[in-house]
Amino acid sequence: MQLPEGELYFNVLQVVYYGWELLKFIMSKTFLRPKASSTKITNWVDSSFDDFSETTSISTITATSLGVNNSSLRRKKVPSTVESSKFPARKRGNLSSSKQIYGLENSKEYLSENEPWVDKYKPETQHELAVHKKKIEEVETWLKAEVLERQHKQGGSILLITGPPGCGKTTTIKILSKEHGIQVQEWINPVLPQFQKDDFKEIFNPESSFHVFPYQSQIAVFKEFLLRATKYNKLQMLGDDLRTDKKIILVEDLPNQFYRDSHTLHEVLRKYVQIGRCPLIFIISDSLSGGNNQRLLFPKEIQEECAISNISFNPVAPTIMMKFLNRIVTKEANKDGGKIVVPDKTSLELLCQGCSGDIRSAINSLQFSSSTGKNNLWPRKKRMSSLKSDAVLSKSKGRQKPDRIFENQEVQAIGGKDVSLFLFRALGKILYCKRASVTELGSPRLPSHLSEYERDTLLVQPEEVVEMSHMPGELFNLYLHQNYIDFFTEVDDLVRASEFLSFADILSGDWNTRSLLREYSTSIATRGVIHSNKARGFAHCQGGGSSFRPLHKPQWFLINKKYRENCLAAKALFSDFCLPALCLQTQLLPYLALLTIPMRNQAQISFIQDIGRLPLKRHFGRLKMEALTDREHGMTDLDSGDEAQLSGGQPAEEALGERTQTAEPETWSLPLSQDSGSELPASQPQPFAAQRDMEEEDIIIEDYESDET
Ligand SMILES: Nc1ncnc2c1ncn2[C@@H]1O[C@H](COP(=O)(O)OP(=O)(O)OP(=O)(O)O)[C@@H](O)[C@H]1O
Repeated sequence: MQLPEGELYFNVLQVVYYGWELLKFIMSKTFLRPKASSTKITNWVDSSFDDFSETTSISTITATSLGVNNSSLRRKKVPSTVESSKFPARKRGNLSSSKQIYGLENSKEYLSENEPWVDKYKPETQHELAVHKKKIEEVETWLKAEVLERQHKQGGSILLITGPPGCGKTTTIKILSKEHGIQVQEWINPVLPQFQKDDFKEIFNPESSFHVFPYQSQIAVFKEFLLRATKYNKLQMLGDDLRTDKKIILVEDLPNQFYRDSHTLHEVLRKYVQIGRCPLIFIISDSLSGGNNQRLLFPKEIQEECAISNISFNPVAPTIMMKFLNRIVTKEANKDGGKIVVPDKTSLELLCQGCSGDIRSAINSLQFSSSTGKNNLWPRKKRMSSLKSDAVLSKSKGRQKPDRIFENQEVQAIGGKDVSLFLFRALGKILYCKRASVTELGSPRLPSHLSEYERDTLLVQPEEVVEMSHMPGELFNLYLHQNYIDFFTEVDDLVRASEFLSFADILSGDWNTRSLLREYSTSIATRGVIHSNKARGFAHCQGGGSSFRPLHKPQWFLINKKYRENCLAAKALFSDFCLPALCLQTQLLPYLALLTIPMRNQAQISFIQDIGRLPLKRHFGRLKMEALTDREHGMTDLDSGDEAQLSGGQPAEEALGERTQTAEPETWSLPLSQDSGSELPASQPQPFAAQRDMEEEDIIIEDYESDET
């Protein structure tokens, strides 16, 4: 059916008119009402969501009682409001006004009962911090030097605080700032900065014909924040003491874009160092997987260039954690009613171990597992009605039950984090390989003809250790290979260990089977090294010789880099022979070095002297070794492409083949070992030394004046 044109036009007008009326109505309901009383922000929600009346009052209390004057609470208090929304359904419903008041009081009680313990027992002074005293002192000294005693000079100092999550980095900064009367201006990534509530008005404004969504990139907003924060004082909020003009800028949440393009951050840092007027503190948490944000965002060069100080926090030590958890449990148990199920010492110890030094996670797990009723998740046998006294606990300390003797055997009931080990500790576990006596554990013994292989029972599972180090097995093997020698006393044991390592290397050497055999390769390397070391084979002989030995990073990366450079140089210099690089270096060049064949140019002569000869007379020193520190993650040399090799990429030879084809022979300089600034000072023949040896042996490699040159 077709409508006449006039009628259609009228209908359209009607729809537009009613639409506009409806819009005005909605806008009057939503935007105008809250203006009347800006303090009751929750009012407009109440009418629509009666069920949540109690919930909203709880959140209001949460906000006021905790003195929200800092945007960080937006993020960190989330659990309180989330928790409050779990209010039992039967307690909801339509309440009369008197009931609502009653509900409010109740909710206060409810809140105090259900307030997260991390907030309830949050430290107020530096003495209550579960952070090592020295670390607190370190931060305090920096604050004193850069904030309190700082003269008014142009240029902002920067501090980078790193450490695992939940170890108290932020809390330390905030408490110390409070104690020294320093204001903290904190950057929090804005939520939807491009679309504010008021923008609606503009969008629906009939007079404005052109609707533009205001947009600013997060980085632009961040830069603006830094500029303003460093220039102006912050607005006074309730409870803020603005008598002091000392302040710091705290950045914990970096805009995501910086992770994709760290150069932008570096530019910001460079500029801030010049124009900043107050110290800037970054807090970066280490990630479990070893993906190191610190290395990406604050590489060493930038730290040096911008004189960034770095303070690295450790995970909270289990003993300190235990002290705080005990304190919380005792307080809660002593409260009227004692509504919690008090865990025993073993469960607490397990919890301390399982939270990887994260006090926030430990306290949350403690609260969750100690709640009464169905939620209680302590292992049944471990529930106790009261805490053992310290005396009883310390008595039982000495005796270790056999079933607790294995590390990581028990699994925490809840809240257990993936345990991670820093490489330093992981290597230590393999190299020091703790054992318990077979008789103590009642383990079966080997028959007499195999007595040579008899060892006490290992207390570590090597495969688990490697897994917890969060690095590829081949890379772990490299670190093991670099460090195992110092832990051996018998040369025969050393030979056996090196055989195991070679075998492991073969297993992971073939790209075709590498992914399948990787785990076996790690197993063979770790267990091989452990088993070969007879001197550490028994529990009774471990104590004496286990003095500390420094660990080092593998030299393999550097040597492999040299090898590849030599391959490229060999191919470029001796391209006439049309031989692969390996063949050139292992067959042709040594052969040429023995002959007195005239060469075409000096580069060839030097290269042959350098690579083609391995005089036995010369004493080869060891490379300068780089120590492995206790907080480092295993790293591959990213520039050299070794990661590709380690993670199943092309074998070096093939990759090289491709690269040499595209490379311009003229552009290849001499291998690094022949440069004056050589990084391999003693491992390879030096030109001068080589020359001297040659003179001794009276071998002369002549310049060859060919017709072409
Ligand atoms: N004794 C204590 N020492 C430190 N923090 C404590 C203590 N007791 C409870 N807490 C709580 O533990 C939490 C520690 O978190 P904090 O934000 O300081 O850690 P963080 O190292 O900055 O980690 P992230 O980077 O993950 O935020 C805080 O909520 C704090 O209130």
